[in-house]
Amino acid sequence: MTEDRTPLALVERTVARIEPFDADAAAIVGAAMDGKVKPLKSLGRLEVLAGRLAGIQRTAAPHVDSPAVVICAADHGLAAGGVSAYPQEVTGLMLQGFASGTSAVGVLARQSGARLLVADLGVIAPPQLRPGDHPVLDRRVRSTGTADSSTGPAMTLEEARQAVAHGIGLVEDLVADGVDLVALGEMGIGNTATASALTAALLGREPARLVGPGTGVQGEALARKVRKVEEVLARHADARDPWDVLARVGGLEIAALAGVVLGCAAHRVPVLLDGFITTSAALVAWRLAPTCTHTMIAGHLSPEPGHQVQLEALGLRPVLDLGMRLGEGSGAALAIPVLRSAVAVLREMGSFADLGLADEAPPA
Ligand SMILES: O=C(O)c1ccc[n+]([C@@H]2O[C@H](COP(=O)([O-])O)[C@@H](O)[C@H]2O)c1
Ligand SMILES: Cc1cc2nc[nH]c2cc1C
Repeated sequence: MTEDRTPLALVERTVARIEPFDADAAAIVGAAMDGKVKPLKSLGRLEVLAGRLAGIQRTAAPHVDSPAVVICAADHGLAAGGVSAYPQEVTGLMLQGFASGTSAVGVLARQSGARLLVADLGVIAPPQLRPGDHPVLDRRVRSTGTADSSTGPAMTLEEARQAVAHGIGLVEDLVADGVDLVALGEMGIGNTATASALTAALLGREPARLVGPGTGVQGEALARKVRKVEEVLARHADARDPWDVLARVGGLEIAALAGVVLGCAAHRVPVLLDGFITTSAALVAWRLAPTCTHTMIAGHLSPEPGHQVQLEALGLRPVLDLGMRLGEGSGAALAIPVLRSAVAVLREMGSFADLGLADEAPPA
């Protein structure tokens, strides 16, 4: 029988592949950490993270040998409503920065030994790449970007499914290439407004509690942004299910990132969330496939007020809290060395048993 190759069929096959967290592997790692030459639990959350990686990868020998930062980018019709401190053209300009290796996340990914994968889901003015530039993958679902969700649907259901399927496809290619950890990144002027509306719709929260400055809107502009998000919610208050919410509220890059999360969950690949926008994609993935949350690790805490709300809903505690609100995957990229260090401690550190002492023996 030939395989159904529609986007929805790919999503359904992917969700059906998700296995539970391997609590046995995590427990073996926990016991091994307890036996290391140190006061019990003295490496704190580093020990917990090693166990988390083991449970997600379903092995007592977790690894971070080939990490990748996956950036999905798209424009947002909501930007026309003055919800950002910067013009829409910046989305395309930043794609050029990702391609030339000069962006913040490019620097941080290099520091973390991670490869960078950039996908265009619907950037209105994508850059002309120059010789020597890194590729930007063409996964354009709508060349005009995410439509203005305050005046109509952000995309059709079919477009939403196509974008999610693209995210899954990105992970399948990375896994085939040996990638064993994915950090999420995004780019899209106006997407903190979209992420606020999506989060409010999925969690049933008030926009005023979630909307923040994004790139730096303040005062009356911030009040206007809250009103814009309220308009979006009012227009789509009758959305029926998570797919309907995603399609009507958007955005294209958030849908693709939800697909990346689902793909990672299906392939036992730990996925590091970045800030407010990537975590809104994680919320979508969670509502499409509730068990996928076990594959997520929160890379950092963004000061965007809704981020804490999202992480609490997902039951996640961020690895870092550095006041970073750039996006691009910068916070997630920076958390990679912490995870790699957790694995290195597990692999390389000596144990009390090596010294001929009983496990966990405190000095007399
Ligand atoms: O990750 C975050 O929490 C975050 C917070 C504020 C801004 N951003 C980035 O800034 C852009 C969205 O901001 P805005 O004001 O245009 O909605 C988008 O490109 C994100 O990568 C990201
Ligand atoms: C310059 C700039 C870089 C960004 N990177 C992610 N979001 C961004 C927004 C702006 C404005």
